[in-house]
Amino acid sequence: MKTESAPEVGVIVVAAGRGTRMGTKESKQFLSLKGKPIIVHTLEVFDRHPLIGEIVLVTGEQDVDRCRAWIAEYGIAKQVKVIPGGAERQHSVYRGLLNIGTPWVLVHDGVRPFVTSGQVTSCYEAAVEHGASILAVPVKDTVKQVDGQGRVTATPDRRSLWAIQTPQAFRRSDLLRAHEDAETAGFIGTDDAMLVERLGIPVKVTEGGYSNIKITTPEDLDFAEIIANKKEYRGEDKL
Ligand SMILES: Nc1ccn([C@@H]2O[C@H](COP(=O)(O)OP(=O)(O)OP(=O)(O)O)[C@@H](O)[C@H]2O)c(=O)n1
Ligand SMILES: C[C@](O)(CO)[C@H](O)COP(=O)(O)O
Repeated sequence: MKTESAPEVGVIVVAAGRGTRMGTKESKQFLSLKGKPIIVHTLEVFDRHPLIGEIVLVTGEQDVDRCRAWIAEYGIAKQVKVIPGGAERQHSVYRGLLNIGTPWVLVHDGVRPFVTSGQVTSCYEAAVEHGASILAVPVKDTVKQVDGQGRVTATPDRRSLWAIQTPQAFRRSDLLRAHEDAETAGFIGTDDAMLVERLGIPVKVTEGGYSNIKITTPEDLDFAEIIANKKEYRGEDKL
């Protein structure tokens, strides 16, 4: 009899946000991109990735049923646990963490549908080698620090600045401890690495891609359409 070993790595896909900056009536993760909800494109990346053994989708309480229906309708083959999220992204990730059992966990934004399988693999492998890893790209613009009156206060050296993306990969035990410590301290971070950094755990940056955009504001929908068309044309990662 063939015994299956427990999977090493799972992913928490967070999609419980309201999309305030997008400003659409429909939450941005459910807007249609090439005839499919954006969240379905994102789930497909992890569905076809051979290393991913568990998928937890965190969404709004009112959206759990329709997400389950889309998972069936669009033929996501792996089992996806769909659970309700919290008020902040951080709370949604924490709920996901309580519902995943793999020793290594990737956290990914539901609104980053263009991450490639190769980037997922690189991020995970770097985490296993270094303890924790996040995808990122070097910033292309000059970045200035500006005070409340709109005056420039500093120009940090661009060579040390990276724009952070997801997935972010951690040992489940480290991420759980980081979240619980942050909750106790009343600390809210905009990504998971910030919470892990607070514990003094080194986080390795893995080069992501400029196409791995987070769909945040209306013009991102235009960029998303262009990226999707390009990927389809090139036959990349089957969009
Ligand atoms: N309480 C929240 C807030 C955000 N997210 C998810 O975290 C990801 C990145 O967040 P962001 O782009 O900021 O999404 P929103 O919070 O929806 O956007 P906004 O800040 O404009 O309201 C998204 O996939 C979003 O659905 C979540 O699961 N739970
Ligand atoms: C996690 C993240 O996508 C990394 O870029 C980002 O920090 C999410 O932040 P947001 O404030 O929810 O857009």
